[in-house]
Amino acid sequence: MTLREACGVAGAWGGDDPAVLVRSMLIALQHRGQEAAGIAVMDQGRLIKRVGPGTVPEAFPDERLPRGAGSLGHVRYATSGNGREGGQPIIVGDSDGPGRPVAVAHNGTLVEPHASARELGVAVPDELTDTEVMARLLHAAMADGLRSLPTAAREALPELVGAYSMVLSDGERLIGVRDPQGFHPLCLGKLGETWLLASEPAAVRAVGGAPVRDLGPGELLEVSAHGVQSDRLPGAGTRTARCLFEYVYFARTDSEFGGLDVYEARHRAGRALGQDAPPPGDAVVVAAPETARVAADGYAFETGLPIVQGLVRHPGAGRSFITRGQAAREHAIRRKLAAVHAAVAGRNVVLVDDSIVRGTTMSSLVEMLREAGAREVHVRIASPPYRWPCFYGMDTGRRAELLAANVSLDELDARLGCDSLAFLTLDRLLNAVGGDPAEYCNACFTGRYPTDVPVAARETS
Ligand SMILES: O=P(O)(O)OC[C@H]1O[C@H](OP(=O)(O)OP(=O)(O)O)[C@H](O)[C@@H]1O
Ligand SMILES: NC(=O)CC[C@H](N)C(=O)O
Ligand code: SF4
Ligand SMILES: [Mg+2]
Repeated sequence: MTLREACGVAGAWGGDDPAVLVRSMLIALQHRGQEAAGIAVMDQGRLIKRVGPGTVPEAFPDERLPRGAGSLGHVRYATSGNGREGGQPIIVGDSDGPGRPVAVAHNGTLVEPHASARELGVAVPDELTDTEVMARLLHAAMADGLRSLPTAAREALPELVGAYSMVLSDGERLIGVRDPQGFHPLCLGKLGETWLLASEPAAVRAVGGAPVRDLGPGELLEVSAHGVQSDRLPGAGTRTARCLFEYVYFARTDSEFGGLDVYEARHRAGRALGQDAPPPGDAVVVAAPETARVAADGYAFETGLPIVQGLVRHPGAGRSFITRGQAAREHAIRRKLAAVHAAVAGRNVVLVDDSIVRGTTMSSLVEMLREAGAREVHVRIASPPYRWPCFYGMDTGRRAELLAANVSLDELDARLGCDSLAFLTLDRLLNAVGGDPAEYCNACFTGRYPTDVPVAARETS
């Protein structure tokens, strides 16, 4: 299977050709969404948009993008509406009409945004996505140009519940903003005279820029011809809930958030797994490509076992979790991964993955390793069982889809067809990541949601 990730956003202001930098940063963020890609360019108060289905090269094959003072963009993994057709940025308002337009590129998911909008008296049809609702709210709060976009954002955003790391524009400025709980990351960077915003610092480095700092929870940062200005939304940081799953799966291994390296977190998690759940005898370690490679290295380091390339990944294949539809995810795994007979035949294998969500990946991999002649297959997972839907940016909205929510731990190994199975505990994972454990969202592992969530979340189907 493939998990759907959390979307990637990027923005650039200043310099020769900010849209080209945004395009390159989006390619560096492609692991966060593969369903659609889009860019908006700010040109003398106007917003010009290009959006298309698929990956960045599919959406912008010819690289010819309009020039302007600034640009923002998005790679989408939909948590709402239609993935390929609902590309962002979303633009509301007309560049040539009265007032100002607003462009929104959003990472995260809002919890019941239609209800919030209706309470504010803004009409929003049911079929709008969460991002479209937010764009309409922002546009309404700008009151036909009577209020600036930063003022409108300070007024409208605190009325919404959920996760948003976003880049916004009204054609004359670039804004980066994170929800007050700081679920998903957003980073500020600089390249010469150009200010950069990106979901991950690895994307800033990918264009030759230098990360400056993370935006804080609830920070609203404005970049314009008048320079850079930082402000805070009401309620900023009163209860921080950074997504723990960013460290497990979403983020690139070469990113860091809040000074904590994703690589170190994954390596430490693998080492802890090696201490808590060593193999039952002689074995070789095999990583489930791609994200689990570092955790598998940590496991092998701790146990002293050799790590072998027992599974290889087709170079062009993307992430399978973020593929839409169960049958498509299963095919994606068979197309993407293959077992290496020469590395595993006749051996006991410890197969390390970062997570089990729907269980699609693990069932296929155990089967492939057995087909390739592995004697025993012992599965080790570098995070706790994923049992609760995420309402903040991951497309796991129903408990019925989540393997560990529906099958007891005792039955799971039989279901996956492996000889033994062990997960990392939450305490060990938090310790591996570092920082204050109280400042993370861990709802998908514990069911303890940091916001109100729909009652259906508590149900098993
Ligand atoms: O239990 P599941 O529902 O299958 O989800 C978990 C799997 O999905 C992800 O891999 P993915 O193929 O998306 O990306 P990767 O290549 O970065 O590991 C994750 O790394 C796990 O391997
Ligand atoms: N994965 C995300 O961050 C999704 C953003 C937004 N909720 C959408 O559906 O497009
Ligand atoms: S529920 Fe899980 S995936 Fe969703 S924001 Fe919280 S930690 Fe991240
Ligand atoms: Mg994987």
